[in-house]
Amino acid sequence: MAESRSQTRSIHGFHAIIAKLRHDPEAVKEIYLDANRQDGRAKDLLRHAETQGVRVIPVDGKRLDGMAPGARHQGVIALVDARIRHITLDDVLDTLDEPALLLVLDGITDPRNLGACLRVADAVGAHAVVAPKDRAVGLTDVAIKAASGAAETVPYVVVTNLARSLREMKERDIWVVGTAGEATSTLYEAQWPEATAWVLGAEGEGLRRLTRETCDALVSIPMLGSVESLNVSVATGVCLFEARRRRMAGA
Ligand SMILES: C[S@@+](CC[C@H](N)C(=O)[O-])C[C@H]1O[C@@H](n2cnc3c(N)ncnc32)[C@H](O)[C@@H]1O
Repeated sequence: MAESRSQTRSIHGFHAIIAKLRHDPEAVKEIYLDANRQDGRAKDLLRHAETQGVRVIPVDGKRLDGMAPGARHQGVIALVDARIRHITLDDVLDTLDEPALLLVLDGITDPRNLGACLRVADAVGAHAVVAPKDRAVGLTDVAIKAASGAAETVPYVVVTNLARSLREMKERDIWVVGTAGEATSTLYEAQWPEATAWVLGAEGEGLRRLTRETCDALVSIPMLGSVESLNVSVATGVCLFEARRRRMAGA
């Protein structure tokens, strides 16, 4: 028992837990739900849990406070397998119900940047974050914390060869857009089809040469001040929200 507990961690809130039940149900061990919650969100959660055969234990709200001190748990906490499930690009692409919107991170090394990028990806409804296995930070505790729940909701795909994965995306009619401050085409002028993968470079190095060469297009975010570049998570937000805005506007 002690051993299995040591391999679990808790996640909080309806959005994160329902997303986990949808994308990675086998990881969810059990769910503790405030017995007073009988609203639509609680019913939605119960429905997903029942479908996946996960036990939901009704508890007093104060017990939840004790289980996750300081966390905004909204009346629900799940114990999940602490090990990260390996999700493949095909797992993600085979289950899409709209044109792909992917974030590709080419060698981010700061876990807080990775967490912030995941947070943006969640907010914009991106389908996955794709990153190389080597020379990049993994989904560490710091990254998971900085993601503020998004590490549970956005599939994180680790690949061994990023350029090959970009080519696979292109074979599946996904337009691969690299981002670089020196690109002559700006984000606001460039055109792209609906299915896109946005490639952001590492903090110091930017996009690697092979990554850059594999992209269908390179775009820059116009910089009006004196600093040379944006933080990678900020650039992620600007690009992904522009992609989402165009899609919503049908542009
Ligand atoms: C901190 S920047 C890297 C700066 C690096 N010295 C370079 O030459 O690219 C991290 C990443 O954010 C993105 N980025 C930052 N500012 C950008 C801009 N103005 N236009 C497009 N992408 C930008 C790029 O993907 C870049 O690789």
